[in-house]
This record gives sequence, structure tokens and C-alpha cells, in this order.
Amino acid sequence: MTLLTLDRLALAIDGRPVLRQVSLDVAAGEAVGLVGESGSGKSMTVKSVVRLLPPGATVGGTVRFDGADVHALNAAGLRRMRSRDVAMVFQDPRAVVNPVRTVGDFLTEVLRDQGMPRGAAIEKAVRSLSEVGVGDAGRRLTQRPYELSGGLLQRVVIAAALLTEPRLILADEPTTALDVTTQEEVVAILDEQRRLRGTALLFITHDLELAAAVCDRIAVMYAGEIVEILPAARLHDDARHPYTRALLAARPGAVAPGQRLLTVPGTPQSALTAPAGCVFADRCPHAEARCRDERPVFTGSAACHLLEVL
Ligand SMILES: Nc1ncnc2c1ncn2[C@@H]1O[C@H](COP(=O)(O)OP(=O)(O)OP(=O)(O)O)[C@@H](O)[C@H]1O
Repeated sequence: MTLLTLDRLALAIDGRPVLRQVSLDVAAGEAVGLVGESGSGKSMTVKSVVRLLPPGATVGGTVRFDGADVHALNAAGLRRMRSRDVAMVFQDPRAVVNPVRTVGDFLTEVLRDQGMPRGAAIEKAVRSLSEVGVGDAGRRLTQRPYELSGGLLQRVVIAAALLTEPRLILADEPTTALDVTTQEEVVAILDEQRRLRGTALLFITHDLELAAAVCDRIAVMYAGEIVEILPAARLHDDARHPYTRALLAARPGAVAPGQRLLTVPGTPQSALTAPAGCVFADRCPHAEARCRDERPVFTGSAACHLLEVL
């Protein structure tokens, strides 16, 4: 069953295009990774799902969650969606958690707002902390954010995200601010808990290998468009879009130790500066005249004029 549908989602901020024709489905319980270089529109895509857009944003196309048109929801419907059905985990946990309130207040707030008695809310918060591997949960509830490490605080944020038993988690580079070992632990917890509960996940990362490890499918974004969508297990074998291939070649793991790291040649485009034809044409080693002039239509798994020959 499809839970989330983006259908030709377009977004402009102060008249400048940011997203163009972004179409993507996420099934109930499915994990989809959004990958691509900085500025490609991953965060704006995810923020469009819950209408967390900056002032001056204009939206085209549709976003449907569980059949409802998100951009037509009234204030109560939007509040319900944000507080119950869809949870968010962002890059920096310290930006999300109120620094002067306790972890317990942070965790129980939504449950209390939903009418749960204090004792039951605390009990649920303790259980939720234990489930994400936070020991001594009772004591943690009394602490303030500055008393916790970044990794521990991100676990608290994940516990909070899971508390309302959402159907979809939006995770925007949830581990970028953490050290490598902690990153792995935090991703493993998120992955384990969402699988156990059958929660869908839209997971933004720069790290293709990480996306492949925790997601069912991967959508590759470039200059405000999705250029390829493919099963995570087939990432290496089936990637056909030249941008996806360039990203794969530029992974640190793709280069032998001691060798120079590869980069995707050229300068990243944004939706604003993208050429009239294919958004990747000016960096693509295979580009032909039509690639520069005609915008390729997304067919099958990718938007590229040269799929037949690559
Ligand atoms: N608040 C804002 N006001 C105006 N433009 C914005 C705003 N936030 C993002 N943009 C623009 O939207 C485009 C897409 O940005 P977005 O943050 O979605 O990219 P991203 O792929 O998530 O990048 P990163 O990996 O660096 O987070 C960029 O060109 C960016 O400059």
C-alpha cells in the first residue's frame, strides 16, 4: 500500500526554482534513501512532505500522505500529521531539543498533549529510551540536553520520534553531526526500530553505502530533480544514470588505499542554474546535442536520453 506519494512536486522560493517534477512513492513500511550532492534539493523534498517550507515558497504538483493532499490540509490536519503520523529526525539533535528543559519533558510533551496521564507518559518514555539502547532511562529523564553526548541525544530524538508510533519517519542526515562509530550505532538503532514497527522511512544521506545498507530503494537527486530510482540491493549493478555512476565512482570505498579520491567532475548545478536540457548534461561524459537541448523524461528507472546505449 502506498503511504506517501510525491507527484510532480515543484517548489520555488522567492520565484527561484528549487525542485522540479519530483515524483516518488513510499510504500507503508518501506525505507527509501534520498541521495545526491549538497544543494540538490533533498531537504526541501522532505520538508515539503510536512509543509515545513521557508517564507516565499510556492508549491506545485501534489504530496499525498495516506491519500490526503498534504498541501490542502487545514491547520488541525497538519498538526495531527506532524505530531502523530510523521516524525522527523534532523542532523543536529541540539537544534531540536529545548536546552533548558529536561529530557523527560521533551519526551512526554507530545503524549501529554494527546491527553495521556503523566505517569503513563513517563512510563512510555522510559520504555522508548530503553528500546533505543539508552540505559538508566529513569535518570536520563531528569537530565538536560547539555549533560548528554551528541550520540545519546540523537537516540533521545529517535525515541521521541517513535513515541507516537508514526507511520513515516523523515530522517535528514541524522548522523552527520556525530563521530563515525556513534553514527553507525545510531543508524543501526533507527533501522532496527523502524523495521520492528513496520514504520516507513525517508532517509536523506550523502553516503550511498549507508543508504544501500538501510533502505529498500534509493532515489538519486540532482539539481532539484530525481534522476534515478533503483532497488538498494541493485545499486552497484543496475545504476545507469551517468550521475549515479559518477557518485558511485566518487565513493571513498571505490578507490584503493593510497590512491587519490575521485570527484564528480564539474560544478554542481542547482535547479536555478540547470541547463534547458538534461540537468546533468554539462558534467556528463556521454552528453550529446539533444542532452543539452531536450529535457529527458523519467522513464522506467531514470531520466536520461542515453539509457539505451549506456
Ligand atoms: N531557506 C531557504 N531559502 C531559500 N533557498 C533555500 C532555502 N533552503 C534551501 N534553499 C535552496 O534550495 C536548494 C535545495 O536545498 P536543499 O537544502 O534541499 O539541498 P540538499 O540536497 O538537502 O543539500 P544539503 O545536502 O547541503 O543539505 C538549494 O539551492 C538551496 O540554496
